[in-house]
Amino acid sequence: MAQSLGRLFTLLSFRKTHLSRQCVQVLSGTTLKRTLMMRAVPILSPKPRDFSLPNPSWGEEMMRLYNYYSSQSEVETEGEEEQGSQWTRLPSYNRSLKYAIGGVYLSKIIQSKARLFTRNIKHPGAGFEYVVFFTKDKQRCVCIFQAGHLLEGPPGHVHGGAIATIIDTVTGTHASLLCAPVVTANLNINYRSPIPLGSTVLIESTLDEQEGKKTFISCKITSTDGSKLHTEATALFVSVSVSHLLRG
Ligand SMILES: CCCCCCCC/C=C\CCCCCCCC(=O)SCCNC(=O)CCNC(=O)[C@H](O)C(C)(C)COP(=O)(O)OP(=O)(O)OC[C@H]1O[C@@H](n2cnc3c(N)ncnc32)[C@H](O)[C@@H]1OP(=O)(O)O
Repeated sequence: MAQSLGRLFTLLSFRKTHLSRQCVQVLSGTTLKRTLMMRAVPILSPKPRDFSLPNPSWGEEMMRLYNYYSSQSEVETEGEEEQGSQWTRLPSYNRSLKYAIGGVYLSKIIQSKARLFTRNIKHPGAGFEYVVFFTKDKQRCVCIFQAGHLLEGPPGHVHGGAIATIIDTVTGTHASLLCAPVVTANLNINYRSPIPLGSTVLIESTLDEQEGKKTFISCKITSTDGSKLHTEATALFVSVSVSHLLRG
């Protein structure tokens, strides 16, 4: 666990430095300059809520899989041959910019009221409950997703737009791990069978190809035992500059 957090902090501090520099170049207003010059941007807020940790709304299957992948990420390999995939859990916050760049002051200016769409529903279990793990080589991600009652589309089943959202989130997170910042340029989805509301499903994301600014990722959603295919998707992410993101 400590190792995982260490890796994440390294990742986030790299992004913080990299993105902060770009953001400062983009937002060259005097107020911002003064704020940043007068006070160093803090590393990370002391205790932001990590939404990818278990909460009481997580059902038995969600917990079982969470424990399974967590145990895989705690395998001790020092001095040994690596055995199979090792997974690292990715923390998840409701203010992605704030925690990605560690910029409390910057994020206040840019997105004072903004919250990450999928982490926006306060009542635990009502919306998107999910946790993403990724492999060491970042070729694969797996997401355990439990769909809450506010995501209803067809009676008793998950809304297609909510499914698209979680696919965009998982593949987008995967692409961001490889080359942030990125935006979704294209998302193709085939809905093969409905996802029952309240159920837990597995979302597997695989890097297909990276070509210049383009990252191609494919993704499938299955039942947790893999016997039922719910959804298949392919996505294209394009690397952009921070100024592209901020200007819209
Ligand atoms: C501050 C960041 C911090 C990150 C921290 C991460 C931590 C994780 C935290 C939280 C995870 C949450 C994860 C959520 C993820 C959600 C992601 C979204 O939903 S993004 C919103 C929806 N997407 C848009 O709004 C895009 C809008 N579109 C655009 O901005 C442009 O169209 C863009 C950038 C996609 C392309 O712009 P152009 O066409 O000017 O760029 P050109 O450089 O010409 O294209 C590059 C290549 O891509 C191809 N391309 C572009 N669009 C394509 C398309 N639709 N289909 C196929 N190819 C396309 C082009 O043909 C070109 O290919 P050739 O290099 O010539 O081979």
